[in-house]
Amino acid sequence: MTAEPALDVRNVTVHYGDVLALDDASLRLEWGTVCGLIGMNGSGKSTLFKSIMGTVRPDRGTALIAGVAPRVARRRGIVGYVPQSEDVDWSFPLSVRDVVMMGRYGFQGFTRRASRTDREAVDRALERVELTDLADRRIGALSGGQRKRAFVARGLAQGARVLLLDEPFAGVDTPSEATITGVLRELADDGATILVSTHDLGALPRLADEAVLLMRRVLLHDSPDVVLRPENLARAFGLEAPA
Ligand SMILES: Nc1ncnc2c1ncn2[C@@H]1O[C@H](COP(=O)(O)OP(=O)(O)OP(=O)(O)O)[C@@H](O)[C@H]1O
Repeated sequence: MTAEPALDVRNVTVHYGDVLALDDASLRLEWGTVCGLIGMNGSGKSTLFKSIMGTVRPDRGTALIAGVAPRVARRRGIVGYVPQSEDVDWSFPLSVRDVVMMGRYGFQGFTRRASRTDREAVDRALERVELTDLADRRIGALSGGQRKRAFVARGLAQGARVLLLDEPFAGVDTPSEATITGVLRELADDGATILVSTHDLGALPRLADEAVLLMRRVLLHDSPDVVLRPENLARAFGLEAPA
């Protein structure tokens, strides 16, 4: 852990051609917190994640993870990312264990030979997300919730101190959601910082310590209770607040 904040996004603006996806978005997260990211479709949530990961380059602004640039944070394994399901090629012939082992690549040098420590870290991560029994199955042959858990396990095996999850609960059943929520809470209690986008507003108080309303920029960053007030949700979802 460093004295720097876990995440420091400053004035990030991103265009895709003519589309303004993020407009001067700023967000600072301290260590040891779960932050829920809320916003309507197209509000820029995935773009914010990609800017933090450095896979989308902002027109303006910067994102720092533990005080370092995204590329450096990725190389050092500080940051882990669970992408939206649509962004993953599920036909890729990898087992669940292979996917989780990818979290250890940064420890393996060029040979990619897994050490005993690597294998133990993978086993522990699989156990924590309750996928031990499915470890040798192809990733594409898992259910949506199991796939999400496999990607969470990859972040665990990596030992990422900042974890970004893009809609990990979409199409996920209640037991899988509870498993993922439990793991994220444990990680945060252990000092890691989690930014997680979700459309499941009802689950927010259980999941998150703080929440952010995004509409191309950060409209509000406060406790889940405050963010979930109807007048605040109305701003983020472009609706009139009930009288
Ligand atoms: N590769 C791209 N090329 C062009 N426009 C894009 C691209 N990716 C995203 N956009 C546009 O940028 C805006 C923000 O998209 P983004 O995917 O970040 O939103 P989101 O909040 O994650 O949405 P959702 O809740 O639907 O996943 C949208 O208007 C979207 O259509």
